[in-house]
Amino acid sequence: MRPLIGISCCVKAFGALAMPNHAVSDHYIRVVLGPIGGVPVLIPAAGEGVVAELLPHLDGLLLTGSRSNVQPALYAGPPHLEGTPEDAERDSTTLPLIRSALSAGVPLLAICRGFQELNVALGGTLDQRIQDLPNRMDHSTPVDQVLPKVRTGKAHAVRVAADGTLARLWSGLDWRPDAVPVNSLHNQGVCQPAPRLIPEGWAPDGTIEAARVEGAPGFAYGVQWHPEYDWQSDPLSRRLFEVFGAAARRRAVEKDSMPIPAVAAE
Ligand SMILES: N[C@@H](CCC(=O)NCCCC(=O)O)C(=O)O
Repeated sequence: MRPLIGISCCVKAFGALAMPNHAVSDHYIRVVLGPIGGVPVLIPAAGEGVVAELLPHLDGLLLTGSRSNVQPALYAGPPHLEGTPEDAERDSTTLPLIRSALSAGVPLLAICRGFQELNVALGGTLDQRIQDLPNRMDHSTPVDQVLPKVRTGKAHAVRVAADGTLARLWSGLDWRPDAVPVNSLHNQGVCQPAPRLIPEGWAPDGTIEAARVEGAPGFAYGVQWHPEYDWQSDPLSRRLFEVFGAAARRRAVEKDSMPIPAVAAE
């Protein structure tokens, strides 16, 4: 049996009537069915109320990227500039879901917005427009790149801790700890990392690009870039998903072998 992988939905308005829908990009469905080796389960942005009943059925949690941004009030940040997209329903679901998944040891992989949610869920803060900060790069979608290239093209290098999680899971692959090429499609980023969020990857301007969760009973990792866009051609992206998938499979086996508590005779 393949592990069930929860994928966080955004609320997006589609069609002429701009009807709200709970949606994920097909890239996340493909990566779950592909290198992760699981079965995708879409998690609607239905709020904290669904977390307790959903989580026990999940063997892994994939927190997706999105153009929307975590509400600043959730990390005591300044209000967003007018027109900055937000998704309160998603925030109200993913932040408690992240905290519960970490406590329960459900393997978790957070990507871009998901990485930012992970940091906020654990008590960290965000920068809202990195490109406006002194001595920082523009990490947003490069205007000079054709859209499809933006997702598979590489925008900058990331320096990776030589003794960190990525170094271990990329063992045997061809890579350089001082220059891991990644794509980049974000305006926001980790400002103050949460106490349990241990940075393990940095852009040339110091932007935190990868981190592990200290003390998590299961696999718990986040990246600011998008490995779901180039896993078919980038062995490092593929391996990250394969390791996450292996952790989810282990979770599924453990869950199936959990002792069933005896129930009192009627
Ligand atoms: N909105 C946040 C997070 C950015 C993010 O997840 N980008 C992916 C967008 C989807 C796509 O265009 O492929 C930020 O701006 O930092």
